[in-house]
Amino acid sequence: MIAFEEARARVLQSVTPMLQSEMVPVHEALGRVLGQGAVAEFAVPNHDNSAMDGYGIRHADLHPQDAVTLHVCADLPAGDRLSQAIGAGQAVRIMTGAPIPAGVDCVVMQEVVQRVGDQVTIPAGQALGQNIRPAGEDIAKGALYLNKGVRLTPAQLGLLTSMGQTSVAVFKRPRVAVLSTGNEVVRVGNPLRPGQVYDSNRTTLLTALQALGVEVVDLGLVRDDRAAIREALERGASQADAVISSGGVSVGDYDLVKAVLQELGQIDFWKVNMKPGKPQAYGTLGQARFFGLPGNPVSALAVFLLVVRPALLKMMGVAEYVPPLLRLPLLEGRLRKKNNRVDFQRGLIRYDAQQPGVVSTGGQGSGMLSSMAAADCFIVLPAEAVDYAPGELVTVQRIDY
Ligand SMILES: Nc1nc2c(c(=O)[nH]1)N[C@H]1C(S)=C(S)[C@@H](COP(=O)(O)OP(=O)(O)OC[C@H]3O[C@@H](n4cnc5c(N)ncnc54)[C@H](O)[C@@H]3O)O[C@H]1N2
Ligand code: MOO
Repeated sequence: MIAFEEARARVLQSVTPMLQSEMVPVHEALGRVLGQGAVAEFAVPNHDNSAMDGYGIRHADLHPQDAVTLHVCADLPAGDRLSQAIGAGQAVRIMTGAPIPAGVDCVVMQEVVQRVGDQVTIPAGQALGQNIRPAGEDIAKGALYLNKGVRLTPAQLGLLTSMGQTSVAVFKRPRVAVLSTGNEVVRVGNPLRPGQVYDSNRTTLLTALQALGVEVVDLGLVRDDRAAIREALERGASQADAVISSGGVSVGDYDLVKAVLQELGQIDFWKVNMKPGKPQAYGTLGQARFFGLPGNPVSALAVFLLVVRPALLKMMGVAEYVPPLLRLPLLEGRLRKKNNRVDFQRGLIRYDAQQPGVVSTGGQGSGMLSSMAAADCFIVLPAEAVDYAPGELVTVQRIDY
């Protein structure tokens, strides 16, 4: 049995990022991973421009104590530019976003001036440079504005568009194959006889992979039969970069996944000091990585989120693949455990209390998918014995699909 941290470190150490990139249209790149840093070909904004609707003036025309009246010599909507400089005693009507004409070094918002005909009266007390957004204040020409290895968000795709990009270099996506095992497991849509369960693991795993943005291969539901499991693992290994199974990794008479993996590939470890997820088989099947998740529905999804997902993120080329931890106060109930396994309890972050914090979602059995469905985080209880009372800080990892 190895510690959770060691298991995850061993898995992460053994996977390598995708090497090849491909160009895809920016509007199809949501969730894809940037294959090379994006460098600005021009500055943003590309001109000094007005931050307000108002009047562009020369600061030297102002009087220290008294208002001054200037002549409005031009009208400048956003998108237009003024070819000539403004001279002494002149002002220009200017809209938000319009380029600052030569000579203007101060913009006065229209609410504080008085306009009569082509005269505008400006009160004292305007600062040099006020309401002018300088060229390059957002992004300088030549700056690296997005780092390689980010998983592209709508804001980042908007940023690429604002920089004139129509397509973007992203890493190729790993292919990941999924199968469920178990004679008692039934494909949904069929009647359920006593002792049977519907195949929820394939749904959670396939959709979690879909949310991650990898290419998914569905190997279906396989009986607890050596030949059938062997055939499915071989099929997966020949098509995919990673193969994920659920069930059959414990010590029961029909737990055959480990045995088949041993025949076809190599087992690195199969017991981890964590709860849920003590039995889990990790290894290689030819070129593919193999993750044998436990059958219990909470255990399967928890191990996926805690161990497999960071590994797949690394394979996808994501730079920050280890999730951050938070410290939040426990808001209600006691959380206590003996000295045994690291316990990833299912919790909910609450923002509505006077102080933000975390609560347990209730029943913590490895078969209780409802408390996982209600959760948005894991409350991480360390391997040693703990007894947390309300108000104490606990370690939290947000569940991020
Ligand atoms: N003697 C021991 N027994 C068990 C141990 C142990 O250390 N010694 N560990 C327990 C723990 S912890 C877990 S977790 C499970 C893992 O067992 P398996 O991976 O072999 O899973 P199965 O036995 O096949 O199934 C467990 C449970 O999950 C249900 N299941 C399986 N597949 C699905 C699916 N696709 N969708 C929904 N539910 C599924 C299955 O019906 C069982 O109820 O072993 C413990 N036992
Ligand atoms: O380790 Mo098992 O995953 O608790 O139910």
